[in-house]
Amino acid sequence: MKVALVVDIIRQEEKLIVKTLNEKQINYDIINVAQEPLPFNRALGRYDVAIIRAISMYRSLYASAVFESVGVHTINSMEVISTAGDKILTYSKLYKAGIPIPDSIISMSPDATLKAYEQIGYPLIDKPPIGSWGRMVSLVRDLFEGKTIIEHREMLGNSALKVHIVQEYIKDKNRDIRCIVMGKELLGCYARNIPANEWRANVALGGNPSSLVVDDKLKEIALKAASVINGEFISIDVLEHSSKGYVINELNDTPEFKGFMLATGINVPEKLVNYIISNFS
Ligand SMILES: Nc1ncnc2c1ncn2[C@@H]1O[C@H](COP(=O)(O)OP(=O)(O)OP(=O)(O)O)[C@@H](O)[C@H]1O
Ligand SMILES: [Mg+2]
Ligand SMILES: [Mg+2]
Repeated sequence: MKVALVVDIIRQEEKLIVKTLNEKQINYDIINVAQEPLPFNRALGRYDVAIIRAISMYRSLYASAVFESVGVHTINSMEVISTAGDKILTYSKLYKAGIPIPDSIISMSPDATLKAYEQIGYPLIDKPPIGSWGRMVSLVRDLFEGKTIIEHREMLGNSALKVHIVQEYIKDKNRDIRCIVMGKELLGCYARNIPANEWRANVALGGNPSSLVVDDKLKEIALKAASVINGEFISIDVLEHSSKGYVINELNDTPEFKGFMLATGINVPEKLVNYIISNFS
């Protein structure tokens, strides 16, 4: 079996995957798409599996497209990356499947966004459909703040960033929940506690990981959300709503798992490599 590890920037996660591939004596190449071009060429089909780990969503998406064209199994697939990489496309599939999401309105102009703010009511969350690490996820407390967000977004070059997901602010617990699914298995979940001077729980913003008892409802909603988008190795952000219970905030196709490993003690790269060995060798 031969594995391609597709990266752009090597984080601690990718270092751990490499370490595990070495320990398990798997034949692999690291392909840095920030440096190497990817040809549509049958020779690329020498790999059985490509683990797609680029930080940039478009690099991941296009790399999986090229690998899939020559029959390589990609984790995740281009279908999964294109859905999970865009929060509106994700919500579309979740909502259709009856999975609870935050009450959300999509608006595609400044005027439509002002109407969406009025309909949701303040305080509210406004975030673009693409992005990670909490960037541009905004807490809008009143009309003046909203107008500022709208103006700033209009100045950005990328059309997707001018689209707004306006949603209810779910703040009943001072935390959110992050779960990881691999194949059909829920690896686990942990809580990310919101640090002082923040309202977001991302580990990248100082969110503090702690362990969590996973009840049946959480397990069910996480597995269902992953399966609705056919996710093979994905992370799931869950918010706790006072009346609706668990609500899916988003899915991520290139899970970061430093915080998860710290809180759960579960060795994610080992699970990943074992999963690949048992399914693809
Ligand atoms: N509707 C909401 N209500 C309350 N908090 C929210 C809401 N949406 C986002 N947040 C907070 O902001 C954080 C970042 O938002 P979100 O997960 O949507 O963005 P992201 O940039 O894709 O994050 P990630 O780094 O997990 O990919 C969430 O983890 C949560 O703490
Ligand atoms: Mg995300
Ligand atoms: Mg998130």
